[in-house]
Amino acid sequence: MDQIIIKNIFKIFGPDPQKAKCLIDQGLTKEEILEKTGMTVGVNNADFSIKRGEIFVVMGLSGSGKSTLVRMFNRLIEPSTGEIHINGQNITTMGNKDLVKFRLKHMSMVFQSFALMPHLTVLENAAFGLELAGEPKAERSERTAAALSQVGLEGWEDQYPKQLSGGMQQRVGLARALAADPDIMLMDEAFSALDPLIRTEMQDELLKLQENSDRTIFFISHDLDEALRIGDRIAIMEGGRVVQVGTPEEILQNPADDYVRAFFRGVDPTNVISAGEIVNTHYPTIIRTRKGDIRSALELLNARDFNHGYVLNAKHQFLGIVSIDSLQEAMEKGRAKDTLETCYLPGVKPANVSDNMQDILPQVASKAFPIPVLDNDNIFKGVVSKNRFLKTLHKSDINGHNGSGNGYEEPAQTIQTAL
Ligand SMILES: Nc1ncnc2c1ncn2[C@@H]1O[C@H](COP(=O)(O)OP(=O)(O)OP(=O)(O)O)[C@@H](O)[C@H]1O
Repeated sequence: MDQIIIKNIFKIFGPDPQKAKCLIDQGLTKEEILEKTGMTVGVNNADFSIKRGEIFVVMGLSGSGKSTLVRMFNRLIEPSTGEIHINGQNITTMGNKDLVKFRLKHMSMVFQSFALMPHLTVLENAAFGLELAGEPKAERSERTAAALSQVGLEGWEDQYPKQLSGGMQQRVGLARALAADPDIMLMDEAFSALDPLIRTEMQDELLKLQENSDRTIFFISHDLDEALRIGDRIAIMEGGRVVQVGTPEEILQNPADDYVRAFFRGVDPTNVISAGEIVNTHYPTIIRTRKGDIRSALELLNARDFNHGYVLNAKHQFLGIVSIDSLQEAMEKGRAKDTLETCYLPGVKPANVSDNMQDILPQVASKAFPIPVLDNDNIFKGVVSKNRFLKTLHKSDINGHNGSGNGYEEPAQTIQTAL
């Protein structure tokens, strides 16, 4: 469900936004408008939505409008025109009193600079937002202590900022935002000042916090690795415009223009494409175990002319892979009526839908059959093969876009046969 809806938002810095808007409509660039009028186009017609619970990353070169955009969400910067709806409320028309209340209840912001007060302890710094919100002392201490523990700072409550490393200070900033338990967190280059190792650690922390939460995070970053690592979706900004919004995979496989392409140049796609993204749901011979015996499985595979079958239980959970050879060997030993488990091929490690291809490629490349792909409940979602992966790299031809006659070497047919 969309939590933040941004409708035709413009921000022009200067005395006559309407005039600048007319020039935009006439096709003038940001630079031309600046030269002609002295006004700066901060954000140019941003129009997109953010779903509840997602980490939405905004990237773009310096000056492309990221900070201006995020500051319009809580109206630290007033939009020139357009609307922003958050939780179904139009915040662009909200009166000041309501806006302050809305911010305190729903939004927290984390900046690059830690903005900690040197004379306050870690606990007092982290509790600062709650104090502003007028929370009673006992409650704010409790909530702040819980937030500090969430970011790994338990035991540091009584220290002062100068006694903490940069990474720890940023954690205090994060705890301050978390303590307010906002449904939206706005993070402007929040990790940029941290050294690479700590930065990765903080990204992990954020992903972990997000696992059990439907908080929405709007995250501005300069760093592509960071965006790919944490972003459910990414928006790319250029000269005030949002030029593309999509999942990392979508953008990588189908960049909107050369600017976006240049951003992603040098990214290893195996790092970004997940097994779930390219899983082939149409290929495998699925063998149900309900009445499955070795003879009938062999007959099925022979009839379909497949060498391998994927054995599932009634809940569609994956149990093992059998091959014509493994079944035939069992038949020769006179076990035709036995159940299939003795025929499962050894050493098969199913992929999870979220595994990235880089990690599972060695296995995918080394097996004679496509690798099963499962969700977190072991439900069988389909298979990935090396061919499938290579085709995806060469052309954006993934599930949902493939249609029929897609040219996969694997036969595109579904056989769901209960034995
Ligand atoms: N208060 C202001 N007055 C005039 N122009 C401004 C103001 N704030 C921002 N701008 C201009 O708006 C444009 C967008 O700036 P913004 O800070 O949003 O970019 P950014 O993408 O966040 O950049 P960075 O990555 O360097 O923080 C820039 O051209 C900037 O010069």
